[in-house]
Amino acid sequence: MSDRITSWHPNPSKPNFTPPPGAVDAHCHVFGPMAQFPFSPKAKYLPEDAGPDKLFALRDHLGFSKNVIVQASCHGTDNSATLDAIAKSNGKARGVAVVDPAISEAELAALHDGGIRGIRFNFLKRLVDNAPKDKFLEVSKRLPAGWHVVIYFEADILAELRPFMDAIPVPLVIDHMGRPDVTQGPDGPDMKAFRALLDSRPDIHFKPTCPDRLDAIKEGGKGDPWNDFASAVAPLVADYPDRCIWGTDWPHPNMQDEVPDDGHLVDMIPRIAPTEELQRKLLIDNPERLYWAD
Ligand SMILES: O=C(O)/C=C(\CC(=O)C(=O)O)C(=O)O
Repeated sequence: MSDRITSWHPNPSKPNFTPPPGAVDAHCHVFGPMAQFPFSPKAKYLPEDAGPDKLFALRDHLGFSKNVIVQASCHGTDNSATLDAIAKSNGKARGVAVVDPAISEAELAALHDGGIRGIRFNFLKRLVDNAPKDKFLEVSKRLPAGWHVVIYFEADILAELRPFMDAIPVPLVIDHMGRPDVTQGPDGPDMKAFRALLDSRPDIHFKPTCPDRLDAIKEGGKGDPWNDFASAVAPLVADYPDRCIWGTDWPHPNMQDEVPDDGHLVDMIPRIAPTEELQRKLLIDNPERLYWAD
């Protein structure tokens, strides 16, 4: 019996919503294949293989044109699997790496050549052992031109992280809005604190993503069709239309107990971005500006 987890739907439905031509799935991962790209010895989860062939087949099934592949914590700071998937995408993928803060200029340049356009700081204690803010800040000051920093944290440490985020000299992209409690609604304390962060700098972007995580039954939410998520998030997209990018989060790390249907995730898009203009900004303009500026 394999102790490796499968956290993605075997047969996702076809969404009712058709993404516009050029739409970007701007938050997804690849896992392995492990035989070629072993997982980190520090990995907090051991997934089954979910390689570029499956990712690109899902992209086509859902009607997207491009992917931004975000290094998953199970691969640590070895970005080989992410780089391999980008290389196999025929120019249809870019990426976000996780690096050792001591990384050299030459190694950063090589990542840029491999399609990387940002680095990720993960502050979830269930995913990483440590997150040295001082070392993260140092490397954020010497990134290749045009890069940004992706940050993943939970709402209860947003205030603590503010001075750190304020000091980062490049644009920020906040994964899953910093995981607000969507049952609080659009005007709850978590969303208010997140809006204050967005209002503090014009170069902070966010991903209105992961209803399956933020409105999960096991997290106290109501589950698919994630109505609390839609109610809490739509006003945020409406108020910050030039600052948001969207993603499936496939293969949905750690969601093996409540696996989302990717077709249903895509059908959340018109509920949080109800006009063609908002959908174009969310799915094309904003991710193109961050990941395909060159
Ligand atoms: O996939 C996500 O965005 C969320 C994750 C996994 C993750 O970030 C990682 O493994 O790097 C999570 O909450 O477990």
